[in-house]
Amino acid sequence: MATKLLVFSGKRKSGKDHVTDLLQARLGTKVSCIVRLSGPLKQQFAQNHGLDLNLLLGTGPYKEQFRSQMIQWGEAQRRSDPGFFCRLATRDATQPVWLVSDARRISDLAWFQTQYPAQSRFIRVQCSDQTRTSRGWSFTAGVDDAESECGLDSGVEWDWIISNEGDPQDLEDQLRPVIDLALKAGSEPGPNQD
Ligand SMILES: Nc1ncnc2c1ncn2[C@@H]1O[C@H](COP(=O)(O)OP(=O)(O)OP(=O)(O)O)[C@@H](O)[C@H]1O
Ligand SMILES: C[C@@](O)(CCOP(=O)(O)O)CC(=O)O
Repeated sequence: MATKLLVFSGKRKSGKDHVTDLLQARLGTKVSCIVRLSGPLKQQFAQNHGLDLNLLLGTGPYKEQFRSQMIQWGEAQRRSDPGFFCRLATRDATQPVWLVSDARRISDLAWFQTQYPAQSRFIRVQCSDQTRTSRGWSFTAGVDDAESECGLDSGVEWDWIISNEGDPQDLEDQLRPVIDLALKAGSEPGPNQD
């Protein structure tokens, strides 16, 4: 049972993986684990289509060829069960702090809010389109204007909004309160109601 859930969201190439990797490096793997909602989705999709799961999970261009198909397949699953991937992705998480790297939809946030109301905090990672472009992003119709990328653009009260333009010290400073909260949660004996 988690004592704290840090649920991250952000557009493609905003740096969600970078930020959650950095947090895990600070917190350590005993205290924290990274939960990717897209993990079980990619695993099943790779199996169904004979694809390279490691490349689908990585940060390179491979996964982009299949993104649109994966979105459609995932949305079909979510239509019959909105919590499907949240449940699967968190199934084996045993550390006290969960770093959920990729919430994309209101239904994702609602699931964590319902299951772990006291423990969940919601964090938006953002940067300019120019910075995203420098990291390999280019606009793709049907992806960048669809729910997968825009579902959390408005109507969410974020606990923190992190601006990730690439300055390491600036990022570190912004993450300080998040790290402090997670370290405090990680040193607590059990679930709390903070
Ligand atoms: N603050 C940063 N400093 C240096 N490199 C960064 C920073 N943030 C992100 N990057 C790099 O930019 C690229 C995209 O970042 P990342 O994979 O974390 O984004 P993402 O939001 O998870 O994207 P996607 O949704 O496409 O998986 C990666 O190569 C990552 O290492
Ligand atoms: C198919 C999908 O899970 C891909 C996510 O890939 P990534 O987090 O950008 O590496 C996006 C979605 O579920 O809408």
